Amino acid sequence: MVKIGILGLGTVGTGTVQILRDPVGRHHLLQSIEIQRVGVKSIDKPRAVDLPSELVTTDLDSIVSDPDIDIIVELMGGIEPARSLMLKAIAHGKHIVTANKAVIAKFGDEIFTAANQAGVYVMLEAAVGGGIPVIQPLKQSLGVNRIQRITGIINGTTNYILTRMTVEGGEFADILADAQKLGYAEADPTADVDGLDAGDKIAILASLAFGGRIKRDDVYCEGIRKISATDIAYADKLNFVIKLLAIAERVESGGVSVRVHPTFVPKDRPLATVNGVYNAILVEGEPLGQVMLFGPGAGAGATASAVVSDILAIVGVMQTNSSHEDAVNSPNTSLHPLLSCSHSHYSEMAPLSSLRSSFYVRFLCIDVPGVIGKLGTCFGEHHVSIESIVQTGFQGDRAEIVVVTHEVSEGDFESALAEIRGLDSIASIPSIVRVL
Ligand SMILES: NC(=O)C1=CN([C@@H]2O[C@H](COP(=O)(O)OP(=O)(O)OC[C@H]3O[C@@H](n4cnc5c(N)ncnc54)[C@H](OP(=O)(O)O)[C@@H]3O)[C@@H](O)[C@H]2O)C=CC1
Ligand SMILES: N[C@@H](CC=O)C(=O)O
Ligand code: NA
Repeated sequence: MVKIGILGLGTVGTGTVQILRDPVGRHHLLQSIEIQRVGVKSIDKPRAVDLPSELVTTDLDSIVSDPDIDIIVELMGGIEPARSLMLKAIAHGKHIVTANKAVIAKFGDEIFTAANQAGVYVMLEAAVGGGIPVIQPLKQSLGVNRIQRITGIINGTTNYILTRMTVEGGEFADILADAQKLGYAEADPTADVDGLDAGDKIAILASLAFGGRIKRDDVYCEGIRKISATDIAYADKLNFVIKLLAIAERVESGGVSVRVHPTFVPKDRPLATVNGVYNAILVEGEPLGQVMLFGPGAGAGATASAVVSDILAIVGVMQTNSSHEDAVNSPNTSLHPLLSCSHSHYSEMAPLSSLRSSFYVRFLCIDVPGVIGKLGTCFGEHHVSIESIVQTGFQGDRAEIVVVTHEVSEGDFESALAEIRGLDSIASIPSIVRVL
């Protein structure tokens, strides 16, 4: 039997235990896995799974150093103590399965370096796209393609919030509370709402796609806090929906760009139809063209499906290695190249100002003659070409003007806005959203 220690028995930990304890009709290797210990924070908390009390402990150090355990399944979240426990487990020669994108995006370098030295695997399918297979496909089935771009809806909580705001016009705070009840949100939901969770995930995908590590601080992250019912209504009128997109792409002028921001997505694009907690990842590469991976991006069962499939992959390799050892009477310590991570350098990052985008901008203006003309002049002087400019009505005593630009340089657009902000007739700029 392969013995596992699970750190965390919350949403994903519970889903994982449920699959492991109900193996019939699933892959036969599940029957070779035994839960040895489960670590939690509060021993007396009521649990949805009934585990023998001697299995559950608050002493997580004793789990990661338990000589009987082969695989540590880290489902507690957060940076510490998750990072230290993983490193300690690796030092004790244990493989790791984790759903923790935050710790991998920030400390992947340290964790993978330690794992490669120790000859153990760190598997993270659940960390991106929940139940959607995307990590292993990027390493294996898509691995021969030269990836140009990944565009994803990879945060279930914000997609759930934006979808419900679009469909039923509900209040942001109430819908977020529902996402928390459903187990989609992070322990601190600001990570979801401010685009940081999607930033962690796209950093991981970019490192797999482009073959170099990504410094998490270099990922531009903008969340959905400023998206209002007014913007959602304008998007609809203009034939768009608003999605929080995470984008990683090779830039013509050199380097890669990795970013997260709300985006107007034309309604006829497949990504526009991805609603609720569903995620989708569009991979564009040569020679394959486009592939879109779609499925549930968060939630107990979906995420646990990815966790347990990673456990299974390690069990499979362990069984192959042990039969190999029997055959040649020497241990096989080299890692399977399609399961391990061998990156060592960092990708060169392209600055945001070097990109080209279209923008939607909503201005609130003092209603005096000539405002539209002044806006047009400022944009024109900075080479920002306008696709449409309309005065749509009033918010109180402020005239509301909506501009959609053609594709322009981000740097030029920023310079134009800096000048526009200084105009007496501009009261505020409540929304600036990129357009796909
Ligand atoms: N929820 C989802 O849909 C998804 C989550 N993930 C990731 O999975 C991981 C787990 O998420 P989720 O299950 O939602 O989180 P929960 O908050 O539901 O569960 C966390 C678990 O970890 C335990 N824990 C937390 N801190 C400690 C600590 N210091 N010492 C001991 N135990 C601790 C908690 O113990 P106790 O129960 O006693 O409080 C709890 O059982 C995170 O990394 C998250 O980002 C990834 C994809 C989807
Ligand atoms: N909080 C995350 C959970 C899955 O990674 C999300 O909402 O997508
Ligand atoms: Na996944």
